[in-house]
Parts: sequence; C-alpha cells; structure tokens
Amino acid sequence: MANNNFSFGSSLLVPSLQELAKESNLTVPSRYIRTDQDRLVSISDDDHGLHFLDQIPVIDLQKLISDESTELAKFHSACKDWGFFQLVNHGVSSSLVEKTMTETQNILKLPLEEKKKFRQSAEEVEGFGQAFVFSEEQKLDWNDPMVLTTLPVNIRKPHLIPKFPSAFREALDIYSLKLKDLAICLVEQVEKVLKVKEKEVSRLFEDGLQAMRLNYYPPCPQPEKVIGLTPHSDASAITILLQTHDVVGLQVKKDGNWVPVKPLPNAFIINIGDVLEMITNGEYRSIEHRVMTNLQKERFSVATFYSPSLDSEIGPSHSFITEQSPPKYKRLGMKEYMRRYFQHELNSKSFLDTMKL
Ligand SMILES: O=C(O)CCC(=O)C(=O)O
Ligand SMILES: [Fe+2]
Repeated sequence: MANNNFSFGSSLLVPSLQELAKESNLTVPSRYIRTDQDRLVSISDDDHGLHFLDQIPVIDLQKLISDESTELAKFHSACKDWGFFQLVNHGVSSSLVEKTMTETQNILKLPLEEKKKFRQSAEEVEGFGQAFVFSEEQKLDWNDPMVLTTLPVNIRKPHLIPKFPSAFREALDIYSLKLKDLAICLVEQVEKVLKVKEKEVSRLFEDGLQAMRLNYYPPCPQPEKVIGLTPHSDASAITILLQTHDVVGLQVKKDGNWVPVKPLPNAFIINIGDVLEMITNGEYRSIEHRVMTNLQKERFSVATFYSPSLDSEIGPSHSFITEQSPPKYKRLGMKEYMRRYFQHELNSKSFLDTMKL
C-alpha cells in the first residue's frame, strides 16, 4: 500500500517569482528569457491579437452519461482529434468551484514568510517551487506554482495539506473527492466509447493517484519574452483544469498550430494525458499545451491530474492490442513511471517518447 514516504523526486530550488514580479521597473532576468519558443505573443488586457477562430470542442457531461449518440460521437472525436475539450454540465457545484479558486488564490498569494513553511525541499518536489529544474542554466517558467499529491489521503505529505489554512483545506478536501468522481466518470465514458472489455481500464483508477498543480502566473512586463508554462503533455491519464475564466493564457497544439483556449464560465477544461495514451495504445493521444503570460493581469489555475493507482502496472490494455496493432508502449509500475517523469525535463512530449517500444 502506498504511504507518505513515497517521493516523486526532486528539483533544484528556484527563487520566488512572486517577489521578483513585484519589483517596479523590472527587467526580466535572463533565466526567464526564452529564445527557444515559437510565436510567443503578448496578451493584453482585452485579448487583442488573439484570434479564436478554431476552438476546442465543448462536451456536455449529462448528455454523454445519457448516451446521446451525437454527444458520444463528439466526445470520441474530441478525445481523438483534439485531446482537449471544455466540459459543461459537469455536476460540480459552482459554489465549490468558486471557493476552491478563491482559496487557491489566497494560498498562492500568501506572504513569502508564510509560504516558506510550504516550500519544496532539496529532496522533495511537492510544495511551493518549480519542478523539473535540473541545472542552474535551465530556463525557468514565469510561474510560481505548488505541486501536491491529494489522493489517496495516506500519501499526502504531513507538512503540507494538514498544515494549510483551514479554509483552503476544507475546500480542497471536498474538491479533490468530487474531481476524483468526475475523473472516474470520464474514464468510464472513454471505456464505453472505445468498447473496452470487462472494465479493464476503469479498474486501474479506483484508488487512483490524484495530484494538483496550483499555478500562479504573475503579470510580466515583457510577456513576449517569457513563457508561463513550457510546452508539455501531462503525465496523468486525465487532467481537469480550473482557471480564472476571465484571463486567457492556455494554448493547445493542434495540427502544428497553437490554438488559444477561451474558457467558458462554469466549464472545466479536460485533457488526455500520457498514461491514457499508453493504456489505449495510442488510440487517444496526449496533447501538448503551454501557457502565455499577461502584461497586466495575474492568472491562476488548478490542474488536477488523475492517474491509475500507484500500485498498478500501466501499459497498453488488452482491448487495444491485436495482431494488426501490437503494443507501442512499455509496461511498467505507476511508481516507477512517476519517478521517471519527475527526473525528466519538461519538454513537449519527450518523456512519452521514452515510453515507446
Ligand atoms: O494554467 C493552465 O492553463 C495550464 C496548466 C497546466 O497545463 C498544468 O499545470 O499542467
Ligand atoms: Fe498541463
């Protein structure tokens, strides 16, 4: 059984961006300046310059659960062709969602002295700080995030969630359980649409691993020179993203182009992660995404990552393997998979490439 001795790994400690971003007449330090990224854009207050011509699909969960055939077809195409969609009618109350977002903002904006109690350590990637930093030369994101494991409860780090302000803890406790149910429900819809036999996929998720990244992107005086979050795909099976819906920033890679996401009020943004790509043997694929920074506005998001249980083994499921379609990905334990993920620099889908046969 997993316990709280489990560690994802470590990352070099980085300075607090929250403090840096407060400086007046700030010149962005070279460690944040990106010359390795294509088409960085400056997002201004009114979103000028962004063309929302192409948009990720919108899926209605209630219609999906009721087996409405057009919604099932839309869902399949959203997962297969986009790997990203907005989910409406998801059943999580707007009061809980609002409370979670308010408390997230409160905790991400705690004074530095308070935040220090919850900082990453040299051995542990959970807590305030950036993950995936392995050298002093490595470029940093314009983001002051915190990573936490949230479920199962017994792998929560004793010095983090249990010590958080009670308002945040209360919201998180309910939110994490609701999002677990929602993630399992989405996995079941995948299973239904792809005609998986004998709950072979959803079985892996009953006592699944849930982690969250709370992202805090302060405004940046030179947004076209930095990136809020490096292009990546998520290691999870399914990611459920909550964000301040009035500030755009997320972009999704579709057919080689970056498509900005314009979030709908009361919607979650869902994406397929690397584990689901492995389990479905590439039938559904994880999708690269990145975050742009805003000149005037700060932006917050809560990414909830849901994956199979730490005790499970992952790899292509039997339902997806035939003579014509042999396994394309390795099989390995979830613990080992997560450990390897956190030892690898975040860079497009390069980690998933190491999982290919
Ligand atoms: O902030 C966002 O919109 C995206 C966050 C994200 O992709 C992540 O935390 O993995
Ligand atoms: Fe992500």
